[in-house]
Amino acid sequence: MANPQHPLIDATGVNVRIGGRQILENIELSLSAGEIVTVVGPNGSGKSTLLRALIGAMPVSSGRISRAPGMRVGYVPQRLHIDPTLPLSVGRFLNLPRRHSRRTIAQALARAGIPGRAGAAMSALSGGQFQRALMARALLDEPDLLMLDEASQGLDQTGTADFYRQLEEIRDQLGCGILMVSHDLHVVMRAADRVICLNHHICCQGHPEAVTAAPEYRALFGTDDEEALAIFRHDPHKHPHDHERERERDHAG
Ligand SMILES: Nc1ncnc2c1ncn2[C@@H]1O[C@H](COP(=O)(O)OP(=O)(O)OP(=O)(O)O)[C@@H](O)[C@H]1O
Repeated sequence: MANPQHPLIDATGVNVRIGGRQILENIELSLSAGEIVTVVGPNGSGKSTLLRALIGAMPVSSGRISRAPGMRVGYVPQRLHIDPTLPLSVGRFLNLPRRHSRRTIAQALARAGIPGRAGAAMSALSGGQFQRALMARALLDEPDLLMLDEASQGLDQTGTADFYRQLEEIRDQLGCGILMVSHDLHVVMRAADRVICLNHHICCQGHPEAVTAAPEYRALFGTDDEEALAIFRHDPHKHPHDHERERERDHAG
């Protein structure tokens, strides 16, 4: 069990290079128990790499990452493909690869907001319920740190808002730290204690209101949330810097 007095993760001067390309540059960040921290940034800006580096799943080229001794990490992926013809119940899914007691499974499902669904077929779950089953799996070992990589992708606005509310409840119940990558800027700005704006380096970080007002954030996401959301919703592969340049060109021409 991590000591609540000390940060769960503390990164200093972290650089990650992959195949000669600098993916993360001079990352300085720390995350404590009870905090909800969200990483936002354009596609390809290194968000997933950052999560992987922080938990030690990606080697760093230089810098230092310290992790609380004995820290338990729960990870909720973006999505998981399960063959729909596979007769797999939620309970059996949660027992892979390791068996858990019925009580532990029931508790994880309740915490994830789908109480009593152990007997349901995975293929019969709605998108929102499926993501909650993934969340329940990450909660089985009562993690000190819960990491989510765009775990609410594909959910509608209400589903997304519900998903984030559930996260706040989990944080309150378990006292865990939560670190997530998200493109749901509207909701993130309401739900996170701290936002980290990443574009290979940390452009800015702080309280959501301070970050949305920062020129570095506005350069990446536009001057208002609607514009920022439009970038992601309409053309997720377009780099916002290019979007900026296009707008300047349009105005010039
Ligand atoms: N294992 C790897 N091998 C080679 N390149 C990698 C590897 N992991 C990440 N990259 C590269 O690093 C860059 C950042 O990728 P990453 O997935 O961290 O970005 P991201 O911000 O999470 O992107 P997205 O929003 O599209 O999910 C990309 O150019 C990617 O191709």
